[in-house]
Amino acid sequence: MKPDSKIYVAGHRGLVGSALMRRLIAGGYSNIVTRTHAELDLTNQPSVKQFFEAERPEYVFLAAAKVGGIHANNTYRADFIYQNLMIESNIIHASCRQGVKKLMFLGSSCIYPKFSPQPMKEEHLLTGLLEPTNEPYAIAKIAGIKMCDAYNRQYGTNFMSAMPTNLYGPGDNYDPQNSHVLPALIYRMHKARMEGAKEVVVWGSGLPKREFLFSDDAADACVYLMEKYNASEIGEFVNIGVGKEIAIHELAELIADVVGFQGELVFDKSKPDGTPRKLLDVSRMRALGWQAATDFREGITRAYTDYRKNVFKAV
Ligand SMILES: NC(=O)C1=CN([C@@H]2O[C@H](COP(=O)(O)OP(=O)(O)OC[C@H]3O[C@@H](n4cnc5c(N)ncnc54)[C@H](OP(=O)(O)O)[C@@H]3O)[C@@H](O)[C@H]2O)C=CC1
Ligand SMILES: C[C@H]1O[C@H](OP(=O)(O)OP(=O)(O)OC[C@H]2O[C@@H](n3cnc4c(=O)[nH]c(N)nc43)[C@H](O)[C@@H]2O)[C@@H](O)[C@@H](O)C1=O
Repeated sequence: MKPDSKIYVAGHRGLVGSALMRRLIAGGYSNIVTRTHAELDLTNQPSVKQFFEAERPEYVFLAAAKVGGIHANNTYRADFIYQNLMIESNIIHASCRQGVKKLMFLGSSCIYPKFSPQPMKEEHLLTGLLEPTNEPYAIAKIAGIKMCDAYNRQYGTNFMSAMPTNLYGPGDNYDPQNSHVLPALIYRMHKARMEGAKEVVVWGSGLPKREFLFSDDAADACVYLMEKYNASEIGEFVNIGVGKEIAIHELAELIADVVGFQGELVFDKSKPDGTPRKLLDVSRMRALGWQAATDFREGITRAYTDYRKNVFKAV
């Protein structure tokens, strides 16, 4: 990518999209094209076609998607599969038709089987049954990987896929029901501290383990791949993570410490645990010369600072 290359960031106001914007601007890229959801509904094929014909972007970061935590994935199952299939189909197809030089598709670590060997290597894709709570979303993400691969093979495109682990950072979704665990616990513990509540509810048993990557590190990895590699050099897709996991009860204790909540944690076992472990093998990305930079506690502190500055005040 050259400093004046035309780059389209789909989903530029989201967690990853906003981090991509920060990273691209800091990297000297000055010709970035964006559209809000209200301006361009990416599930609408004619609108996406028209947008690509008018703007003719050279590089595309596909960070727009229907995203949410375990409850949202499990509840809005049709929305998750329909919207994600439509968004990725429309953008990937239009990118091929308009001769986009390179595209980066963002999937998720939930593409792997529920009981995949740990840490999960790229070759573990499609070797077992998926976690039921997010199966529709995972199927859409697997379809995205396979679309990029199919277009590369049939049409000679250069479409890459990256599978990030669970992400967090500034601009996250803090909805108490529909967000992921880390922002949900920041929201709940901050509220409890402000209200002097004695306990905070944590969903599930607290025993599942997850891996967390700061959104700016995820964006850095995506830009790194786009700048330095072609699809043929990275394999069908590449994992993006930190290679370390933490149990949800330990995560809750860490967030309580950062937020300053000193009450009790109560585990609500009526809520789903989801997949027991989801640790990525990040050796392929390390071999490509990249690794995450942000310390976990430091990342949570930055997310919490952003929450207090930009979200808590607004509600
Ligand atoms: N967050 C995480 O933990 C993880 C995320 N990922 C992946 O990373 C990518 C980015 O996720 P993240 O940044 O967290 O998600 P966000 O929900 O924060 O952002 C998604 C963006 O996509 C936009 N969008 C959604 N639907 C449409 C649509 N129909 N038309 C136009 N724009 C739309 C949203 O706009 P609006 O809000 O206005 O609808 C929003 O700006 C996704 O592909 C996700 O699957 C992968 C692993 C973990
Ligand atoms: C990144 C990935 O993330 C999603 O999968 P997930 O990892 O299961 O997502 P999660 O962050 O919502 O939960 C992680 C764990 O944490 C527990 N948990 C405790 N307390 C809260 C809580 O308050 N909220 C939530 N959401 N979870 C909680 C929860 O019970 C679970 O055991 C995919 O659907 C999909 O979106 C995807 O791609």
